[in-house]
Amino acid sequence: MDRITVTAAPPESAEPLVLAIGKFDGVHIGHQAILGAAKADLGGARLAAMTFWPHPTYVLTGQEAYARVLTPPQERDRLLVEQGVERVYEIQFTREYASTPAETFVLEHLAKLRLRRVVVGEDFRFGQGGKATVEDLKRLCGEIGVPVTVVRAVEENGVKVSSSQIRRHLANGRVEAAEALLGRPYTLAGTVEHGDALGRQIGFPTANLGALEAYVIPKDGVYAASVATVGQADRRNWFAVVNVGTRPTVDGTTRRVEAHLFGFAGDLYDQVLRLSFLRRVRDERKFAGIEALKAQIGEDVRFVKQMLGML
Ligand SMILES: Cc1cc2nc3c(=O)[nH]c(=O)nc-3n(C[C@H](O)[C@H](O)[C@H](O)COP(=O)(O)O)c2cc1C
Ligand SMILES: Nc1ncnc2c1ncn2[C@@H]1O[C@H](COP(=O)(O)OP(=O)(O)O)[C@@H](O)[C@H]1O
Repeated sequence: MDRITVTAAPPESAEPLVLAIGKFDGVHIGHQAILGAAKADLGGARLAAMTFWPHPTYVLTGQEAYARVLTPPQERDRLLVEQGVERVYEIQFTREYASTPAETFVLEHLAKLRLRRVVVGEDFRFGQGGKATVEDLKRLCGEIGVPVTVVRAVEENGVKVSSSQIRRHLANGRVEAAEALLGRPYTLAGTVEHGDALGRQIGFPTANLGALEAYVIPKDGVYAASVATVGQADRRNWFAVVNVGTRPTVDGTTRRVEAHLFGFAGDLYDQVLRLSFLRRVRDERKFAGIEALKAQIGEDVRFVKQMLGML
């Protein structure tokens, strides 16, 4: 896959392209519908996606929640490739870029690409102040002879599938609902870090995932999950029970995502793991002491193993 970082106008492209444009955070079933429509109409052209980074809402509003995303660029690109994308234009989104007039975006930037077609979702907005709509896009693309396909929003139970809806589900611990909208379980990729080495003392060693700063983290609590190694020839995977939270029982202060892998013994430090949330089990609680916590974790393990057909 070609990855082209763009500050304003993209470099001229030699090959004909069908271009899907959007934020693609999550590469959810709505995004998949847009990419599917683009793929269905390639006519020999290559499928490209144009996207924006950092998240435009973060750049424009400074809302901390948007400093984190569902799919950081590397994960987003991996998923885009799975959808058949062969080239990604990643626009470095700044306040200055946000003031690009709609006319400049289409007549000067998009015009440099050999576009056979542009494909967007119906709520696509662009240009200065995000004021230009798909109607403006059609009109301006018409001037450079590029047809536009507008894909209707995918709905789930009458609600438009959106990254913000998935964020709300995760904030409330509804990982099953998030999965339905993503078309796959919500997944974090992180590197195993050292903790306080208390886990193995109580009989449940837990791999602590670090380097998660770019990710939206689901609500604190205990989850059933699957965990896989990344970047090794022999990919291994396990079911696991996961705790997300600040560990009030042991007076933890920082939030951690930690996984106890079923049927694993060994060293995972510094390995990259991919952790997929399957089901929420319970809230995180402050127990009277380590013994009570240990008994509850034993219960959690039994519950999750039973759920996954391991007992
Ligand atoms: C399945 C599971 C459930 C947990 N639930 C809680 C909880 O409800 N409250 C809590 O304070 N800590 C909970 N923990 C976190 C433990 O306190 C933590 O694993 C322990 O402190 C070990 O930390 P370490 O990785 O730093 O050694 C849970 C851990 C696991 C694996
Ligand atoms: N079944 C297992 N699940 C998770 N980690 C395990 C398991 N068996 C061994 N480990 C190793 O033990 C470490 C976790 O042990 P723990 O005592 O909780 O230490 P720490 O506090 O450093 O996380 C993991 O990072 C991993 O290297």
